[in-house]
Amino acid sequence: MANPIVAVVGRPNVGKSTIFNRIVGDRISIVEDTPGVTRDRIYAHSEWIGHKFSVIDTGGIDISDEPFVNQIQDQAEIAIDEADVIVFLVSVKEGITDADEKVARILYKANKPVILAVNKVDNAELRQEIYDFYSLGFGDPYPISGSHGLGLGDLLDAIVKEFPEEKQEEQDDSIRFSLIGRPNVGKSSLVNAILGEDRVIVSDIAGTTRDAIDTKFTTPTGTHFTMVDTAGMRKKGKVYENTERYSVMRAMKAIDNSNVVLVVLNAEEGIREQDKRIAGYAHEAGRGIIIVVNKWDTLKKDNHTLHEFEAGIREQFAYLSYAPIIFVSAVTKQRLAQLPELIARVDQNHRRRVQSSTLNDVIMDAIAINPTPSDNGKRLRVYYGTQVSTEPPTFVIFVNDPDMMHFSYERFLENRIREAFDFTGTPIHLIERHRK
Ligand SMILES: Nc1nc2c(ncn2[C@@H]2O[C@H](COP(=O)(O)OP(=O)(O)OP(=O)(O)O)[C@@H](O)[C@H]2O)c(=O)[nH]1
Ligand SMILES: Nc1nc2c(ncn2[C@@H]2O[C@H](COP(=O)(O)OP(=O)(O)OP(=O)(O)O)[C@@H](O)[C@H]2O)c(=O)[nH]1
Repeated sequence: MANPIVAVVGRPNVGKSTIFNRIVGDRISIVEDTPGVTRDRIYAHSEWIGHKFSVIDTGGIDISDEPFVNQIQDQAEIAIDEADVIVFLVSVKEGITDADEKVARILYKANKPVILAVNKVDNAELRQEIYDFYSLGFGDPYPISGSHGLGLGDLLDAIVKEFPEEKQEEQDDSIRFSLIGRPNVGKSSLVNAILGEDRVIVSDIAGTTRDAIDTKFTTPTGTHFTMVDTAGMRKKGKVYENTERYSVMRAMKAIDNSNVVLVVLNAEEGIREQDKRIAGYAHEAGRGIIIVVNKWDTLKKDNHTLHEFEAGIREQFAYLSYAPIIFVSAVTKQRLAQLPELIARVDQNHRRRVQSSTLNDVIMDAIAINPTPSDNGKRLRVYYGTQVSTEPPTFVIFVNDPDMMHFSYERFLENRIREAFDFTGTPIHLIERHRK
């Protein structure tokens, strides 16, 4: 399930961002209707000759108030912690610098494959100079030019060769979920509280997929769960742990490995910009989502508190209107017992497949109530719809002219579909296709 992760490391100005963008290329899709998602990317998906992987630009993880040397150290350590393959980037323009040597010393200790790439080799003459870099001790240097797009194919071939063997995922029927949120919202406390619930049976806590630690448990009703990515929680105490970019990156990695994502908010501090960014990534990834408001015990409450908080969330996270909200406390354990059941329901909805005949009844009823829009005497005609995939449920609607399907009419159809089937917690995608 998890894609291999490639990290690009190197001292400032060697061209990490340039190379990251080259590797990721146009493949990155930026969903335009998710506010708050940063456009500057540090983690993205890519693919090379049939191999899917994720890329991290550690240079983008800015550890702002740290001195320069520590920054390099932290970035290299993040790469070692998070990646399956590390690309150590240097530059032919400056040759080997002290900072390069410092990075090299940290990477020697990495128990992960390191590929040395020499950037800014913009022409054939410069190729002669790459031999100096053998002295760094990482084998053959790969000459590349980020700005001219040279040498990237060979580099990607070398990267892909180092990917770990596709591990046979133990086939189990457990529901994979993760808790994401900015630092201090109470993710670790919730994990412990969920596992500590009465009659929850924790089966094994063993490293399964690569460096991630998955925790498997079974609830009293017999549902099996896998809690993804508690490894980050064990690594507490490193300086970079509390930086925003790092928590966003960890969140994206956890989202990749989950069926259902719990977006954890802190009732005490309210909603912050960073919460919106993190939630935006979960939404874009198309996972099942539950909004968990933790530390509910810290608020002085009256009859309106819950509704006001909920209204605030609905306003700030308008694109997550499908996500249920649950107000909990890791300390008093309020409502925590309901959480596994809610996760199971969202997972089921995320995998839901509906019959075409029922779907078309819903669509035709919808059109009867609210006729399709028309433009210049031409009317949008909807012929039929069919579900083409799950996780998330995706529907193709055949129409006479896809351009005539306005956002508001599509939203109307989506709402009718949601009223007819339980899609609580899952995004659903509608795709219009032309049919004569
Ligand atoms: N000549 C040449 N310049 C390059 C090449 N790749 C990147 N550069 C330039 O090198 C400079 C640094 O590139 P970035 O991609 O920002 O480097 P970085 O390593 O991400 O830098 P930090 O964000 O400071 O860590 C920019 O001015 C780029 O235009 C290349 O292949 N050839
Ligand atoms: N009052 C109250 N405090 C809580 C609750 N949940 C967590 N805390 C406290 O909030 C602080 C942060 O909790 P953690 O569980 O470490 O938060 P985290 O999200 O895992 O933090 P990072 O690992 O830094 O991302 C701790 O002091 C917890 O005791 C809660 O429900 N109520």
